[in-house]
Order: sequence, then C-alpha cells, then structure tokens
Amino acid sequence: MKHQNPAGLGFVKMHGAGNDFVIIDTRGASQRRVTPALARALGDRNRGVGFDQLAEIRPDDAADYRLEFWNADGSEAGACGNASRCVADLMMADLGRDRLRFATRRGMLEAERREDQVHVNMGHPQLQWDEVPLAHETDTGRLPLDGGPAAVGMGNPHCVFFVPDAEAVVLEELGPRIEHDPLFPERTNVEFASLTATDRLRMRVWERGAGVTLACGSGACATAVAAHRRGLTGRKVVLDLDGGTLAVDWREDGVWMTGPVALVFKGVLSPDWLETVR
Ligand SMILES: N[C@@H](CCC[C@H](N)C(=O)O)C(=O)O
Repeated sequence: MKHQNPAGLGFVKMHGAGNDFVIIDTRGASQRRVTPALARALGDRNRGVGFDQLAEIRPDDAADYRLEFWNADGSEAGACGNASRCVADLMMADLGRDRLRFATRRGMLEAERREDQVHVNMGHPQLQWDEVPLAHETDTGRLPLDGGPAAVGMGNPHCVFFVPDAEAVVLEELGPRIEHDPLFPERTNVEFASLTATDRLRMRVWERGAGVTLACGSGACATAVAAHRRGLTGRKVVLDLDGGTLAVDWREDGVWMTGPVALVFKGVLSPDWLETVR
C-alpha cells in the first residue's frame, strides 16, 4: 500500500457489504503502531474517522503479510472476514497477483480473486456448542427460537440464533445482553438468522465491540456452519445481510466466504490529531 505520508499516518477506508474498515499499514520500521487508544479514537465517528474494525497490516516472514484486527471500542478481534477480503483486494492489486496468504491470530489464511470478487478461506470452524445452554429472556416468548442458539468459533466467538423472522429482532436490545452474558467470558458476536430458501438465510448481526453492523463475514461463516449442522441448509449458502449479500461455502479445506469490496477513500491522519490520542 503506497499511501504512507511522513507527516502523518496514512490510512485507507474500505467497506465490504457495508461493514466498514480503516486499514493502516505499519510495516515500515518507523511507522507508529496501533494501540487500543488509537483504535478507540479513530473509531469515533464524530471525532475520528469511524469504522466497525481497524485492520493493521504487519510484516510476516512466512506469509505475504500479517493482519491484526481492532474493534471500534479499542478491543482486539481474532478474525474479521470482511476486512480480510478488503485488505486482500488492496494487497493483490499492489503485488499484481490473484492469490495470497496472510497470517492472523487464528493462523494462516488465504485469499483469491475470482472475477470481481475476493474470496477468503476463513479456516475450519471451532464448534463449541450446537445448542448453547443460555438462560435468557430470549426464552420468554418475545423472541421465538428455532431451537437453542449455536456457538461457533471462526477465530472469534459467535452465538447464532435461528428465528422465524430476523427482521423482527430488536438488535440493540438483545445484542448487548447476549454479548455480555457470563457464559461468554470473552464476550461474543451475536447473529440472528431465518431461513428464506433451502440455500438462503436472512441474517442480522450485533458485533462484539462494535454494536449493530451492516454485515459480518465471520458471522456469516458461523451462521452457515450452524445452519448446516442443524440440517437447515447444505454446505453452500447465500446470506442476505442489512448491507449486502455474502456467500459461504464450507469446504474440506475450510469455510470460504465471498462478497463485494469497495475502496471509499485514502487519507492521512494529521500529526496534531495524533497528538491528542493518549
Ligand atoms: N466484521 C467482522 C468481525 C469483526 C470482529 C468482531 N467484532 C469480534 O470482536 O470478534 C467480520 O467481517 O468478520
């Protein structure tokens, strides 16, 4: 990414199906590293740039690069599918290639460009519970459930509820309660999905550390895995999210996820603004 500016800190703003990201390349030896305070300040949609996640590009000996992910509240995330696709799009253009490998906290992942879409292999799911023993007001009848929720790890935690109508879920109410349930000591991302065809789901998401977002790639993967294990779908599923459509294919070599990516703008954080970040 050739956007660094010695006077400030260069960044790229992108989104994938409305899941929006700031991307900072700190591979240069003199580059300022991302800290929780910088992520929080930059994630502020009024006083910073605003994003669902910040992706930091780091050097890696065994891969084309390494990615670290930060939520808007300054917490770190082990995985981010849509940001992985956005960064892969930039890096493939820079490297003049259609495939690459990148290291993450959960291990080595791979991405490919096929036609105009970027596909990422999010690795194998970590199956925690097919039915989470969640004692919650979700059982009161206000939100009818199709079975208990499933807990699936995609390098980050997801709690997936199957409901008759995902549109009817008040995400702002249920999301934070489940995110902070004591059953999830590291908090969790929360997905609500309903089956709309044998190979299609409507899904909405509350993200750990970011709140309601328009899409979530790892959440789409977790939901597709849970839907297949529950016998609702095959291994290939299309998911309609608030911000667009993602496709997931759970193959032998891992869970592949694809969808659109868009570059919004490039910018430079001013040294004066950076000074205010403590
Ligand atoms: N938007 C992401 C997931 C982001 C990480 C999440 N909020 C966490 O804390 O695990 C995606 O596209 O996967």
